[in-house]
Amino acid sequence: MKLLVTGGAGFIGSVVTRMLLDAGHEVVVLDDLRTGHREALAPDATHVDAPVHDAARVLTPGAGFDGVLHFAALIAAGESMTRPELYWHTNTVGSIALIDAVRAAGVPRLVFSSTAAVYGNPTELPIPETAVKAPTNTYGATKLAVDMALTSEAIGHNLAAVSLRYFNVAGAYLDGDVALGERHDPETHLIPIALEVAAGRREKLQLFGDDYPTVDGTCVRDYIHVADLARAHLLALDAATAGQHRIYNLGNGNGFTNRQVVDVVREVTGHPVPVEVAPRREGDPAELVASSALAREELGWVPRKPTLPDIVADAWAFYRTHVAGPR
Ligand SMILES: NC(=O)c1ccc[n+]([C@@H]2O[C@H](COP(=O)([O-])OP(=O)(O)OC[C@H]3O[C@@H](n4cnc5c(N)ncnc54)[C@H](O)[C@@H]3O)[C@@H](O)[C@H]2O)c1
Ligand SMILES: O=c1ccn([C@@H]2O[C@H](COP(=O)(O)OP(=O)(O)O[C@H]3O[C@H](CO)[C@H](O)[C@H](O)[C@H]3O)[C@@H](O)[C@H]2O)c(=O)[nH]1
Repeated sequence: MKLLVTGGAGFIGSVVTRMLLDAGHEVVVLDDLRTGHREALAPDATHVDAPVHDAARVLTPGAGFDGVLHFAALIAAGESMTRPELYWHTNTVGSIALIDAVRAAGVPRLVFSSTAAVYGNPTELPIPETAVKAPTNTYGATKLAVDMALTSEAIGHNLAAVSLRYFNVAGAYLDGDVALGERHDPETHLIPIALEVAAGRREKLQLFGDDYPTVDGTCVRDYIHVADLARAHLLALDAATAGQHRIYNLGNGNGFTNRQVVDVVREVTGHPVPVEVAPRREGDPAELVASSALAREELGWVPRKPTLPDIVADAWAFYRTHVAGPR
């Protein structure tokens, strides 16, 4: 297939691009590098340096695209509470412009990076796709709006749409000379920050809140390896069906508190990770754990690295070789 990948210079989009190319697809990456990295661009993909709002420049009716995988977005849930307009414009307005371009060009399928953040504080655990959607942060709201637009687009214009609702993505893709991992700047995610502390490059980890209604008072999240997540995209492309909007949660179904994650980082790295308790971060749901039964059943998705120590070990290997640099 000829595919457009938006956000292909980012953490997850770069891994999916690599797998699509290795599976024999032709890939064009649309990414303006606002948070991505030039080094993460696949040398055998074509890169267009433009914002997703300008997708129509690439998705012309004669260009012959078979599908779009849409990763480009701003992703920091905490920042989305203080700069909401940036998130609505980038994530929602940008996605609507992309969907307009997909329709105008007659592209048959679109796979979208949605998020566990659409659920807010869940009323059932593990969370199925049918659970109540009540985002507690603007980031989740901007993604839920796109999910709803995709449902309309599938019904109204026969698009084959798939939303993949990722839980917390971590780890790295390491295969021969290829190393693709997490390097957000500034980094906001728990595991890479804990690794920075373990490596002695940050003094301590701030734990945002220890008074949540969980076993040790810190938030619970469900971590998924980026390579397992990436494989689900290839399955989703095959499963996409005209006129349907399919939605799948992707996680391992195991919840870890933030303190438990830090313990795993200490074990895997063999280094101390000093922590200090800080105030809650605005918009954080207490507990997010996925039911991915539907993805397993309908997509045949089976994670290969479901355990947290394996996920952290790959993130650590990438951190040491590609992020830390000489001390
Ligand atoms: N990382 C997670 O744990 C997680 C969890 C759930 C959902 N997601 C979703 O997965 C997707 C990818 O996340 P990631 O962690 O790889 O993020 P990332 O920041 O590493 O990658 C995003 C990429 O999109 C590009 N980009 C952003 N806005 C753009 C725009 N308007 N036009 C063109 N390019 C743009 C950036 O330059 C970057 O290369 C996002 O949509 C995110 O919301 C991520
Ligand atoms: O320095 C830190 C960083 C994070 N946390 C805590 O660690 C947990 C996980 O936070 P992350 O920022 O790593 O991840 P989020 O759960 O906030 O969000 C991530 O997963 C979501 C889906 O669950 C979204 O899709 C989003 O893109 C992605 O950032 C939260 O309780 C957060 O408060 C800390 O205590 N200290």
